[in-house]
Amino acid sequence: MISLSKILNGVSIKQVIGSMDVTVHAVRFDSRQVVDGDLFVAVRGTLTDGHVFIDKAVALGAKIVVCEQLPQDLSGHITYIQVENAGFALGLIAANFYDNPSAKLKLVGVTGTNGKTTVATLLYKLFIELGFRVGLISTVQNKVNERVIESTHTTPDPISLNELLCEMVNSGCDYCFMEVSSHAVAQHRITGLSFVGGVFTNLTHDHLDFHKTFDAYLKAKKAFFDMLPKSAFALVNIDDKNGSVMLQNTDAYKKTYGLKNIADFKGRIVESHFNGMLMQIDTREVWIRLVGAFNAYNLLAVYSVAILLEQDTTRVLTILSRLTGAEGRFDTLVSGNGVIGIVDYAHTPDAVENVLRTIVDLRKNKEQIIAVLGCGGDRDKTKRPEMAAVAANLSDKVILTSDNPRSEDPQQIIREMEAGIPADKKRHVFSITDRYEAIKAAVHLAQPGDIVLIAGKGHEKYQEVMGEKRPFDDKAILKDLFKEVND
Ligand SMILES: CC(=O)N[C@H]1[C@@H](OP(=O)(O)OP(=O)(O)OC[C@H]2O[C@@H](n3ccc(=O)[nH]c3=O)[C@H](O)[C@@H]2O)O[C@H](CO)[C@@H](O)[C@@H]1O[C@H](C)C(=O)N[C@@H](C)C(=O)N[C@H](CCC(=O)O)C(=O)O
Ligand SMILES: Nc1ncnc2c1ncn2[C@@H]1O[C@H](COP(=O)(O)OP(=O)(O)OP(=O)(O)O)[C@@H](O)[C@H]1O
Ligand SMILES: N[C@H](CCC[C@H](N)C(=O)O)C(=O)O
Ligand SMILES: [Mg+2]
Repeated sequence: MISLSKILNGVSIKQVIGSMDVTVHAVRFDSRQVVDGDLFVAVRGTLTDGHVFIDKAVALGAKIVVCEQLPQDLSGHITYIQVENAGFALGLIAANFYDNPSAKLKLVGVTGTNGKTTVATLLYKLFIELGFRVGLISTVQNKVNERVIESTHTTPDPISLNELLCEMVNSGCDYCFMEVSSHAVAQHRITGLSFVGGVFTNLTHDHLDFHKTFDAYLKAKKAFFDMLPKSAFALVNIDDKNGSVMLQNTDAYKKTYGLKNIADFKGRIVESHFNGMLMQIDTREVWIRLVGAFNAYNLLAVYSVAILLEQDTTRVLTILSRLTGAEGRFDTLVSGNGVIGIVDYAHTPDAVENVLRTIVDLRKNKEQIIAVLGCGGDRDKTKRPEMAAVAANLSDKVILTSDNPRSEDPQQIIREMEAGIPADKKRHVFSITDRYEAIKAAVHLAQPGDIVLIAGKGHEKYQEVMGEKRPFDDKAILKDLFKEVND
């Protein structure tokens, strides 16, 4: 239990109606979870407006209501706090409720269209190996040191987020590495957190269903750097054309990394192979177990953060050379007859292009590249034709299929992908709605030495159809099909 005045610390209040002399049992932003004695924050969302549920929250026992607009009928025994922006207030309230856990460890946030999970996960693994107790908040999983906590979002809502950080503090974590999605910045999920550093990986096409324009998407990412304090570092990929934009208005101290441009942390790929690459980082050479130029960027970002957090260069490089990436990212499997299967989470045009270019560059002769991919339902529709076009241009055969159709008609999603296929590539592109059948067809089409890329779902263990998550695991399916083909 915590006093109302303590929980409102930092919140800009327009008006208070009722007593301030009350204590708070729990903070809720979903009326369905309210129980007696709770504080309910009414947030305007994308589907509905929390203000509609104020009466319901009060009926369920909420004693304090934080809102932007006061309800017409006020209950005498309730305290109403009117604020300018309830989402913003919720961020601060959640942090205060858990006694600002982010300030009690070193929190580093990673943002960008692609590479967040990879960078945050590698940082987590590196700092564990360096001997620290570490937390991780990511798309694949959250971790409180060794304990795994299931992840539902890339960046959780402010209450779950501060609760997680609080658990990390209680279990003695020194560091936490977290992904900061653009949704999280725009919806104030990270408001009220104290970061010691922020990392920007890159910015390409994604999430326009939510942000509407690329400029709004860029501004959401930039707002993360704008909130960093002077004591934090702002580390950006300077080879990305928006890297320097992220630094324009930040108070944090500015650091850059890159493979092409002059940077504070400079890397170079010396050799590339299917099982790893030799990189030069600053003046040192290091073999790493990740594949592809995009992963050279990720690794350089990880190295740079470690040095900015004052870790020893030699120890960092020694550990980095042993680390493997995040689950379902360029995950390679070879069949008994020599077909190379790659499961990857590429779900943007840029990611599909990066992964396929890596494969094109690494194949020895003219082995076929067969790509299987779909696009998520109820998400950015404009990336559908682009992803299909990139896949058709860089693969020998493409099988378009389903990837979490959610509430949409899977065949309609595939039709929207088909619209992006250039006329001269159409005869190499097939559409098979059932993802299992699509993967099976790719495996049957492949000859020894060929490469089958299964993109878009990576670590996901489900296919989401009409609100139902049905078990589905690309890697397990590929493994079984590889066995079948060889038997
Ligand atoms: C589009 C989006 O980001 N939605 C998130 C948002 O919900 P919302 O704005 O749609 O909320 P809403 O349904 O309109 O409701 C408005 C308010 O009314 C409340 N409410 C609603 C109904 C009711 O009966 N009572 C009630 O009080 C809701 O709790 C909410 O506070 O806020 C919720 C709480 O934080 C999130 O769970 C929810 O994530 C949805 C499920 C989602 O799918 N989000 C994805 C797109 C997402 O967040 N992705 C990013 C990036 C992914 C990546 O690139 O890696 C992520 O960080 O995961
Ligand atoms: N630095 C990078 N630049 C471009 N593409 C990348 C980069 N790193 C990874 N990718 C591609 O993007 C995919 C997703 O990578 P990762 O999960 O690390 O990104 P993310 O930013 O966490 O994605 P999400 O927004 O879905 O959480 C990978 O499977 C790979 O295809
Ligand atoms: N986390 C990302 C990627 C999901 C990838 C794909 N499997 C899909 O369901 O669209 C998102 O919410 O956009
Ligand atoms: Mg992620």
